[in-house]
Amino acid sequence: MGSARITVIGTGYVGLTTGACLASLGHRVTCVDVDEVKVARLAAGRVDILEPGLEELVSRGLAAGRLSFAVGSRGSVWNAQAVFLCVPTPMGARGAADLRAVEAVVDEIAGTLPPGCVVITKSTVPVGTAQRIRDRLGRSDVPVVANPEFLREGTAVSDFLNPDRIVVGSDDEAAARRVAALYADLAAPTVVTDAASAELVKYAANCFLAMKLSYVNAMAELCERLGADILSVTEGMGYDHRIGRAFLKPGPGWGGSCLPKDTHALVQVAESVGFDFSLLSAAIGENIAQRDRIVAKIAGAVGGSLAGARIGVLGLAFKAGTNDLRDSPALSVTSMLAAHGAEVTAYDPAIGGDLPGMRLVDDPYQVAKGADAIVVLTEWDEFRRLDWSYLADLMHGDAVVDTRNLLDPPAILAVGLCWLGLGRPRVRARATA
Ligand SMILES: NC(=O)c1ccc[n+]([C@@H]2O[C@H](COP(=O)([O-])OP(=O)(O)OC[C@H]3O[C@@H](n4cnc5c(N)ncnc54)[C@H](O)[C@@H]3O)[C@@H](O)[C@H]2O)c1
Ligand SMILES: O=c1ccn([C@@H]2O[C@H](COP(=O)(O)OP(=O)(O)O[C@H]3O[C@H](CO)[C@@H](O)[C@H](O)[C@H]3O)[C@@H](O)[C@H]2O)c(=O)[nH]1
Repeated sequence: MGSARITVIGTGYVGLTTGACLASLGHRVTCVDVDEVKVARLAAGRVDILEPGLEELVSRGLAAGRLSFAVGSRGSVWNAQAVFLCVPTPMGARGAADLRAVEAVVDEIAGTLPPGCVVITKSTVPVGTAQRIRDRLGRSDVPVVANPEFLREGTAVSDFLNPDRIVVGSDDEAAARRVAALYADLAAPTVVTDAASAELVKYAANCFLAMKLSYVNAMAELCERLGADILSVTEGMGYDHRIGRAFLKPGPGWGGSCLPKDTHALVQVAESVGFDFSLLSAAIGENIAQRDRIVAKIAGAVGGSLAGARIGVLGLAFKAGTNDLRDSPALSVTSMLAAHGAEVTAYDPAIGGDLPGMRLVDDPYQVAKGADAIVVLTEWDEFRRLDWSYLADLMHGDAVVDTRNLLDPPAILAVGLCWLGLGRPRVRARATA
């Protein structure tokens, strides 16, 4: 399409990244949201999510006149050549994707879209949604293309600009190729297919990643019971190019705004066509069990009972590099700790304010004061560089439960603390001194 006139609807992680990046590729982009405060802040170049490079890209787009922000979809699509839908598709009833935001936007823009404009689903939507949008639009002159997004939070801009692949699917192949052309400068491998297959690629990829993580978390548990070391096991697995090294780190469970909802949604989609996707259901069950095992491990570290125990938590975000708390395993763990009667004090470098069931502090050393155990729940690099000797002095107990295998066990041992990782041999100062 060369330089195209594009409207992006929804300015969250996906919409804002899409808008700012497409503007950086030379397109003229209007980003639309229902949230007036957000739109006003964005129009002033202020980005509230933690995404490296995004604020700079927004500022550059605004300064170049290639990026603008608006409230309300209808007035922003009348001269668009392409409209990207980037609104939320959260988990709805019984785990299925809730498409109400997508439908609301479609209803709003149906009468205003110019002939030939392409409507593109970038939100994660179940198979059949492109067809349903076509029916709902009731416009034979407006093709619909599924173009799922694969960016990760915390690396959104670089993932968007350096994609592993671009997937476009439509029953109108020419329209799919027009959408692919918007990304021509990225020179990425491109899969051009039908709409249903494109929609399913997104779920297939996220659910595969979730199953890989459930498998590695279960393997870590097995390592503990068998006396093996998950670091060596995953190193040995990862050299096999058919397996790969990525996504092999055990943790407190996989979370975030996508993997949990997308796994549930695919189970529901499978059920709707009479297929019991028990493999995927088991991965979801394993992810719940992992959080329970982490809580049991913390209880064990403080003598068996969490009632009245003081637990210092390092990290609340669902992974390092983001301030997103949606479906964070850390929050599940802290709320279970509180429910068992523990007093939780938590610190996360990207999160402030008040959260239920804990005292949130703005200094990592405060979590250690009088703590029976310190628990690392998010893999922020800065936790490695804390003065662990000082933390040990502040603590009442001696347990460090490292659910990300982030810390250097000998360094923890050296300051007289006991280190418990996941799937790794326990390191206890007093026993080895
Ligand atoms: N977050 C990710 O890493 C990621 C990656 C790939 C795909 N996705 C998918 O992309 C979609 C969006 O996810 P997100 O994380 O960007 O969501 P988000 O919650 O960060 O942002 C969604 C935005 O849409 C706006 N919005 C809601 N209803 C609207 C309407 N009717 N009109 C205009 N704006 C509206 C909201 O105000 C919000 O700003 C979801 O389907 C998600 O599964 C997310
Ligand atoms: O080795 C690993 C890798 C990840 N995780 C956890 O897995 C979860 C998901 O991580 P990640 O996939 O990096 O987060 P998202 O930003 O949610 O990205 C996923 O979800 C997005 C939304 O659909 C997709 O676009 C991305 O491709 C997909 O990776 C987090 O809780 C991580 O802590 C681990 O425990 N161990």
